[in-house]
Amino acid sequence: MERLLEVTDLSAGYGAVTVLRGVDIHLDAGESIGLFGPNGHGKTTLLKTISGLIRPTAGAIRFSGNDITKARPSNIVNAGLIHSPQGNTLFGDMQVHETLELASIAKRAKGGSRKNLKSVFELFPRLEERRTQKARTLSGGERQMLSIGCALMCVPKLLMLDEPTLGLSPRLKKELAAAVGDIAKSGVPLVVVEQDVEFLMALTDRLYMIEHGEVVREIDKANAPDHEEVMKLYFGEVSH
Ligand SMILES: Nc1ncnc2c1ncn2[C@@H]1O[C@H](COP(=O)(O)OP(=O)(O)OP(=O)(O)O)[C@@H](O)[C@H]1O
Repeated sequence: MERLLEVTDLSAGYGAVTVLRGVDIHLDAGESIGLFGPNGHGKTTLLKTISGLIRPTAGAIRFSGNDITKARPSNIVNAGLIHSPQGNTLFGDMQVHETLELASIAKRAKGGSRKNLKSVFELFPRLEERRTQKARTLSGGERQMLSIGCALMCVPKLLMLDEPTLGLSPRLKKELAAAVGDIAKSGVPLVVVEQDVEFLMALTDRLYMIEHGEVVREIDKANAPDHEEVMKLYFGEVSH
């Protein structure tokens, strides 16, 4: 099976602070993976390092057969590895359709913007209804949809989503999860960071638990933990 993403012995951090220590993860063609673990233990740092925003201090990253360890973020985007970051990274004064069109300036997206816009609006009808609304006036969930929409405008070969449902109400979380599920079903492999293991297990094929910047556990559907085990993973022994 072709290996789409291979991260080997990766270390990275911020200045003198090491966050990731010897991380090994991989994703085969046709599968999606999830990353979970406590807050502040390196999941976002891992996505940023894969997408070239942080230079690793050791290790290697291969995407679609090419070494991208030292590649520029723009070249990584053009290779089809697209990162939808955590939090609000949109331009507040830009309208929904302008924001999506701007995302099409990536070299690989040029030419297909009308078709891509149509599929983003099919996936997120709420965005089409608000096409001329400014990003800053959108709700948290709508902003999240717009952010994912921007990533889709770049026609990902692999899409990395950092906590797409962070801060959303249960109803919106369900709506967004269904849309992300549709993205996966359409054949786009995903790397999803989320705290919610059950949510991740429903959406992806395999999970890695990241703790203190290291992969401490790999989980697949066959050994998926139940709710109590998940609590133990996060908090140690659970007393009743
Ligand atoms: N720009 C930065 N400069 C210095 N330290 C940083 C920077 N960004 C993150 N860190 C630190 O790196 C560590 C890992 O953060 P990271 O955001 O990767 O964790 P995370 O697992 O994604 O957490 P969360 O689930 O809260 O998003 C934390 O201790 C954080 O404070």
